[in-house]
Amino acid sequence: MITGLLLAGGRSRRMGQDKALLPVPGAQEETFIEHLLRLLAPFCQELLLVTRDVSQAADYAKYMLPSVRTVTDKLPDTGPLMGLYSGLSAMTTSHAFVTAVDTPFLQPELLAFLLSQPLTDRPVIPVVEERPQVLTAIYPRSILPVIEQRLLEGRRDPRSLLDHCAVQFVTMAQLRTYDPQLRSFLNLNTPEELADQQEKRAGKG
Ligand SMILES: Nc1nc2c(ncn2[C@@H]2O[C@H](COP(=O)(O)OP(=O)(O)OP(=O)(O)O)[C@@H](O)[C@H]2O)c(=O)[nH]1
Repeated sequence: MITGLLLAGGRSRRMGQDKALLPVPGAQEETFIEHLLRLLAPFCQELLLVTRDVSQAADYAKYMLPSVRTVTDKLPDTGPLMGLYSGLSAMTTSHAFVTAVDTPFLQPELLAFLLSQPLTDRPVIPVVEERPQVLTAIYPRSILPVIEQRLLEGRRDPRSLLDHCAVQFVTMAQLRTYDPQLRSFLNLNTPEELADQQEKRAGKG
């Protein structure tokens, strides 16, 4: 049993407009948030959207699927680590697949592969170019006390967990089998990155 956690509580400062509501390059009718929720739904027994506060949750209400529950951060504006904490605290399953609202190219084949890994007390973290992809990963609920400690230290990034728990890493070679271009890990933070992807998608007709 797995919960899908979609973290959407950021401020999109670099993008200059809400990343969740951008149209997916190559699928202009669908926003990032709609696309990711639709993609996650068949894989997850429970689906939670983690927003920073009730006002943001209300902004997203019309993009929700009936099966999605919206939760809010225990403390807003404290980063993705708080989003992870709030989502894991609210879910009813033992493990969650976590993804970010600014990674619209998550590939279902890669997601299925990650979800086929044994679920233990160790997070399952893909590694791309030696960088752990902590926002496209699986976390056990049992990691909550470790997160709590990091939050108390003022940490905001889930990477801060990695020195404090055993991890099951997934190698780039394994990932490439299911997503040859590793597009699942491409996050769009700036208007330039978005325009670049729009151009590439348009080029594909
Ligand atoms: N729930 C929750 N999610 C967050 C928070 N901060 C960032 N996120 C999400 O984490 C992912 C990565 O966020 P970032 O790109 O680091 O930050 P951002 O605030 O979205 O963008 P910038 O303002 O440009 O840094 C996105 O899906 C964000 O929506 C937070 O405080 N709470």
